[in-house]
Amino acid sequence: MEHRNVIEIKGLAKSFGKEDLYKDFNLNIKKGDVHGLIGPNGSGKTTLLRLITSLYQLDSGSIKMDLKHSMLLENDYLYEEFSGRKNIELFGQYFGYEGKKENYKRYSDLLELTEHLDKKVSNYSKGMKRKLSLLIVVMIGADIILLDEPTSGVDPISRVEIRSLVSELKKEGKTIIITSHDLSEIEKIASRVTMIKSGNLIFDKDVNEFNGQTLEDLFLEVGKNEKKL
Ligand SMILES: Nc1ncnc2c1ncn2[C@@H]1O[C@H](COP(=O)(O)OP(=O)(O)OP(=O)(O)O)[C@@H](O)[C@H]1O
Repeated sequence: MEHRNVIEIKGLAKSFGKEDLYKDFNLNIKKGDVHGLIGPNGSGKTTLLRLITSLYQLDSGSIKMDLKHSMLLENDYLYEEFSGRKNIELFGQYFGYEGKKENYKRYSDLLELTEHLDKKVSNYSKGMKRKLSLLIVVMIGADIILLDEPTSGVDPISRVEIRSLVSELKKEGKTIIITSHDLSEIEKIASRVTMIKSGNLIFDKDVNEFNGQTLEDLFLEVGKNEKKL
């Protein structure tokens, strides 16, 4: 399988006021990977996704991305007064995809959302809103899909559905970058995992390099090593 880099981050620096978050940060994302991004609160995961997608400007360094991308933001931005189906159509006009039933049914079935598409979004649960946002992001049809906390506030059944959608996208050859605080979730879904802390790269490993260690072991090891310094 082709395994070239589809994103190359070199010498990235980004500060907010006096806070230097990223200093000379380097990372590659390979085609076809489900690449998990983990790290404690405030470590820079969302900022990194925003830098990759140009929502934030870099101070210095470079980010090269050679394919079209779409991104699920941390919060849902939906038209609450309209149905799910109408949302799909409206975003379809905005993003230039066809909001036709046959195009989204396969994905909405995987998310168990199809039967709810005629309900008003204001009546949706948090998990259903998350899944509708995800469906819209997937419909854009980009080769690189960035998912910022797709399962936050989502119940276990919907988490399984979201995971099956991600597996399906991987099978279709998409590259997925996913952030989550749920380490077991990342373990189930990711082919590669990067941990960052205060803008520093702690590790960047393929899941088969874990040598039997869980992500929780690796995460806690980082904390212990820091205490020794
Ligand atoms: N627009 C901004 N203005 C000022 N500071 C910011 C801005 N965006 C991010 N930061 C700072 O950058 C740091 C990293 O934040 P970021 O949201 O990227 O972390 P995160 O790893 O996604 O955290 P969480 O797990 O809590 O979502 C934080 O200290 C945050 O305050």
